[in-house]
Amino acid sequence: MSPIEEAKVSCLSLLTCHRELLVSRLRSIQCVLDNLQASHFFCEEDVEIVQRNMTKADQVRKILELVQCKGEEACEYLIFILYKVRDAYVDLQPWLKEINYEPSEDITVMKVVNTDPISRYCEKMRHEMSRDTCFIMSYGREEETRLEHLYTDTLMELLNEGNESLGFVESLDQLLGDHAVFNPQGETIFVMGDAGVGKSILLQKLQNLWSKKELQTDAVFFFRFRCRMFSAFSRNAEQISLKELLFKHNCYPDHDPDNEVFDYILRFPEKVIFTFDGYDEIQKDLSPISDNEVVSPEDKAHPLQLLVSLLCGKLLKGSQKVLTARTGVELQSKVIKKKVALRGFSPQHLNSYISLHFKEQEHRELVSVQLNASPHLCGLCSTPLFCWIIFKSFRHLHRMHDSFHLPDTCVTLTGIFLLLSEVFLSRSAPPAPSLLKTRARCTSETFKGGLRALAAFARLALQGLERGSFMCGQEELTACGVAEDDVPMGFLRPVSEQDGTTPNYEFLHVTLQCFLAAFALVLDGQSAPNTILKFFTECSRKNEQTCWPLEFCICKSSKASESNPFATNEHLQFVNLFVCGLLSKAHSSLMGHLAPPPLLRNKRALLKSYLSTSVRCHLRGLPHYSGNEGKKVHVLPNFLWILRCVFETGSTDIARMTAKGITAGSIKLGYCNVYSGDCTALNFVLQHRQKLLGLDMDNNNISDYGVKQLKPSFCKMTVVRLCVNHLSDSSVEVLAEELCKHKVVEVLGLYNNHITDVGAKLVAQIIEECPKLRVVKIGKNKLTGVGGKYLASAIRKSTSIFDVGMWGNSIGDEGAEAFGAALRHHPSLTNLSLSANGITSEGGRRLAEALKENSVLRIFWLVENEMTDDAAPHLAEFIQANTGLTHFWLINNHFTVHGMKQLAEALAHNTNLKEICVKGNQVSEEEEEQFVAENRLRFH
Ligand SMILES: Nc1ncnc2c1ncn2[C@@H]1O[C@H](COP(=O)(O)OP(=O)(O)OP(=O)(O)O)[C@@H](O)[C@H]1O
Repeated sequence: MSPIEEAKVSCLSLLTCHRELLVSRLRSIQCVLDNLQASHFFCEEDVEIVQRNMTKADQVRKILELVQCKGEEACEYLIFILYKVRDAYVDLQPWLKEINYEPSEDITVMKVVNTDPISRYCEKMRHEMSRDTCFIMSYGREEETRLEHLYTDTLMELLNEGNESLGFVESLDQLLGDHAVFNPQGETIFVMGDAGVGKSILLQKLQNLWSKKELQTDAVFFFRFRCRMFSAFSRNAEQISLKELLFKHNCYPDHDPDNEVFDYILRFPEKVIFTFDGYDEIQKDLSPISDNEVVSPEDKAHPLQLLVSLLCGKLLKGSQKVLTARTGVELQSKVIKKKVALRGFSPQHLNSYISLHFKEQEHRELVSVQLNASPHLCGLCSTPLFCWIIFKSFRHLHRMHDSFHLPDTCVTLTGIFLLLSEVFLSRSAPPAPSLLKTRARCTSETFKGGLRALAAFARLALQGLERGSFMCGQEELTACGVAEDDVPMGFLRPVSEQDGTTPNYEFLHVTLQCFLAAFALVLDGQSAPNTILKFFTECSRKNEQTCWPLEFCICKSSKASESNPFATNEHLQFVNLFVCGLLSKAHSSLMGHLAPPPLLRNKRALLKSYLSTSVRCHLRGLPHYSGNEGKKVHVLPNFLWILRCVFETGSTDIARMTAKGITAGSIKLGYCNVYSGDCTALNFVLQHRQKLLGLDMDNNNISDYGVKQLKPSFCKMTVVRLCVNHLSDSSVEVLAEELCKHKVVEVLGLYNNHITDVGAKLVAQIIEECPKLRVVKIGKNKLTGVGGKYLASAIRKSTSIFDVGMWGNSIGDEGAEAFGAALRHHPSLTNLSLSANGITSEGGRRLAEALKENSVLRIFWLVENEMTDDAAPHLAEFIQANTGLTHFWLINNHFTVHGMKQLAEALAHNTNLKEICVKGNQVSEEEEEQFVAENRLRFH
């Protein structure tokens, strides 16, 4: 028999041999029947015969029987179908491998069409997702931009459980991967970020990539939900099943008589990705729900309960879930697998965005020049939403009026949203007289002309927020006076079908809704004037007992009370902020055209008096504590909202009062989510401060733009702590210029930024020129030996410095030697960390030899370097000679017992040095015990 004949025989016999396995594992009958029929192996009658069998197993048995009757070719073709349609026959793939199946040349020319319900459903999903995600929202449908033409990467920072940075996400594939997972038991990837920072767009991009098969994942299904939709559900309190949630409210499987798609999802949850956008928009207390989790996929439950069960992994455990929320909203740690904080555009991203946004070189240049002149504007533009509004308005107004400049350097958020409204309103304005190509820009005319529509949208926005809703139906539009013609202006956009059928519209962005709601409060001449304060009161109600009327509360989702419709009241904070802006002096002339001036004056006075009292109460109520850097007050994140409101009012009186109210010598704004745009507000207040002040802003997101904004305030800063803030050398340039000019700085914290040797040279200048500087923290930057030398040489000349932290740079032996030389006879430096700097035994030797002569150093860190026993004799000599030393850390180097012994011997001659910490070197447990018993070497 020829090998070909042998193969034919084996195909037929294979089906007989493995009949039992095939009957149990072949699930998708339809695809097999469709192909057998299309290839004329089966006729219609054969198909009917198969379908007459009631159970799936019997159907498979019949197929096998019939195929075997048809002969070898039919048998081979059947196996070929199983081989080609992998998705549908996942369970048979190991079998095909086991029998070493390779299709013959004859069979490969035959066509196999994938009609499997799972594959079809996947195709349908990809198709719908591609259609729904390929455009980025814009003013109106006709102006929509393709996602790939405008999407720009943003900074996506990976965080650990304690919100410390684990570096940045390099590609979207990495977002879903195992990189930086801190809790493998957790089920959800939690993406957080401020308003408009790009959370929804990030998900859109992820969905779009998946739809085009460009995302590195083997996920077969992708379900996307917006959390606001769950609130819409909650109004009619219907109970639904998981299947309904997925199929009715997302994507329906068209040809699936046997429920194969849902079965597949239940069997392979790891093949499913879910995205849930805007957890902050859930307007319900979730704690009772989370106590009552759904566990069976068959059970009907409230949709929110399904959501919680999915997030916790009680339903479809192992499926991949990405959840987004505004910063400040918290989720139970046990649910979170990894955390990502969106930080907006970096300067490089902003440049790319400019290039994508403006096709004309002339516009690009114009915008870049204007932006470069204003760090405040750059700071605002690091938030993609604000950047988009500014750029879009620029283009629109430039086109309409031939020339237009970016907003001036101190533009507020209110200014930005006024600009957007002007653009919307000008779209419905009558065209310019025919002889003129363009008409002169007259903002007040545009607003006056569009006042009716604006007021109607404003009413709609306010009513929505009062009702706790981000979506509205046609009846609501009509009731508020929004005419059909007003809708295309751009304030509203239709809600896509997948979000349910009842509500039809939502505001272009939720922050725009907040702005319009504020407009409604300011324009309202019917209600009592103090209605403008209603959301301030709403925000402070939770803290009534503390009597701080302006105690803005960030409610954690798990604690939100029924009375507050929102999981976080950040949306209401935005309304307050816009009320302040609309009633500010800067906009009084425009607003005077839209509402009676006496009414506005009255409201302005009320607001001012309210803010003044609140600021005073807030600042008085803050707890003070004493630390190394004097009397400090740790302000709460709410303080940031106060600053933002004060800046928005533009009132120097209130700013002065706020500055005066800070009675402590130092304020701590660490982990307060301060972004670069906020620095303008902070600077606005600090400008009015007379006394010196310490400012601790560690662990925020102020970036170089923020530092530039704070420039005028550095003259009075004694403590400048800007650790973990994404600063580069250009920030250090500003600091060097200001701090060296005023010479009052005592503490400079720059740990964990992106400073290179260029910046190190400037820090060295600060050390040399600021006679009060005691502490410098510049660890975890990008310094090499060159930077190390700059710093060492400056330290050598300073007589005030006593604490220097250099942990986690790469100064190596070159830097170590320079530090040795600088400290040989140093009069003041007592604490030094040169840990994790790639210092070898040679560097250790040079350091040790120089430091033998030093008598001031008390605490010395050389952790995580590359020193071996070769360094031990030199370190031993240093230990013996330097009797001032109290703590010496040599954790995670490469010393063995031999080196340890030398260190131990030296320690015996130095009674001041309590112990040397040598954990993580190359010593066995028994040897450790011996050392611990006899010496003061510490291993734990
Ligand atoms: N990566 C990006 N590239 C280009 N434009 C972006 C990007 N991210 C956001 N934008 C722009 O900013 C707008 C707002 O972004 P998005 O709606 O994603 O913000 P968000 O973080 O979800 O805000 P919120 O929390 O208020 O809902 C987008 O419509 C888009 O115009």
